[in-house]
Amino acid sequence: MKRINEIFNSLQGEGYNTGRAAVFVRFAGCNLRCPFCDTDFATGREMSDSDIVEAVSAYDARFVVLTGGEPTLQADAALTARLHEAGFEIAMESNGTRPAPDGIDWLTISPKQPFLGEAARPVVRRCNELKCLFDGRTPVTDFGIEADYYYLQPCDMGGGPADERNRRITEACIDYILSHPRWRLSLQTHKLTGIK
Ligand SMILES: C[S@@+](CC[C@H](N)C(=O)[O-])C[C@H]1O[C@@H](n2cnc3c(N)ncnc32)[C@H](O)[C@@H]1O
Ligand SMILES: Nc1nc2[nH]cc(C(=O)O)c2c(=O)[nH]1
Ligand code: SF4
Ligand SMILES: [Mg+2]
Repeated sequence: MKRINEIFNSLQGEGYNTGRAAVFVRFAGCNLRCPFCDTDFATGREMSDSDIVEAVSAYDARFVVLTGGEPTLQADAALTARLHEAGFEIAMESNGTRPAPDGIDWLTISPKQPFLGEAARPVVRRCNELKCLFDGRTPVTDFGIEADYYYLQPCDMGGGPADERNRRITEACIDYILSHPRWRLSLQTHKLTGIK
């Protein structure tokens, strides 16, 4: 059984797959406590792999995003096999502190070590996209992680995209990328459009 906070249908708001219809499976629980975390993942209900497959299959998209919380605490090869059998392409959003299970088709790693210290050091060495948060002052690093794409995402400090502090952080991301062109900008487009 897995503890699931929510399952919902939306567009992938961030990174390379931005704009793609996706079913999100948000696992309850996380091994980190980021002060800026924009997600409530505390509560959850017990679901079997069959329950999860049934719930995600109710939607039209055959692209599932395993997130949380920290999905690597619970997602396993048995679940990815069941999702593949049901015809899903599987993406995962992880903080990189634990290996991802077999069967992930698109792995996004968003390290938190710059903000939280040693306990959040990423162990994953390769992913599809590295999506680092930038608050305008904490140094940007790739931790030597190999990725197909390198994204910088403005750290949302609350108050919405028009909030003065958030606007300054987005401008700092743009300035950084102009002089470090390996990085690309990832905006949280679901917040801009007001979808989930
Ligand atoms: C809620 S996390 C869940 C997955 C995993 N625990 C992680 O941190 O990557 C999903 C994504 O949201 C990003 N995120 C969380 N809080 C954010 C914030 N305040 N501003 C921008 N991105 C944020 C994370 O970096 C991650 O890429
Ligand atoms: N639309 C939308 N896209 C997302 N991409 C990653 C998300 C996450 O919370 O992991 C997320 C989310 O919460 N909503
Ligand atoms: S690792 Fe991810 S889910 Fe956990 S507290 Fe940090 S941003 Fe939130
Ligand atoms: Mg989110």
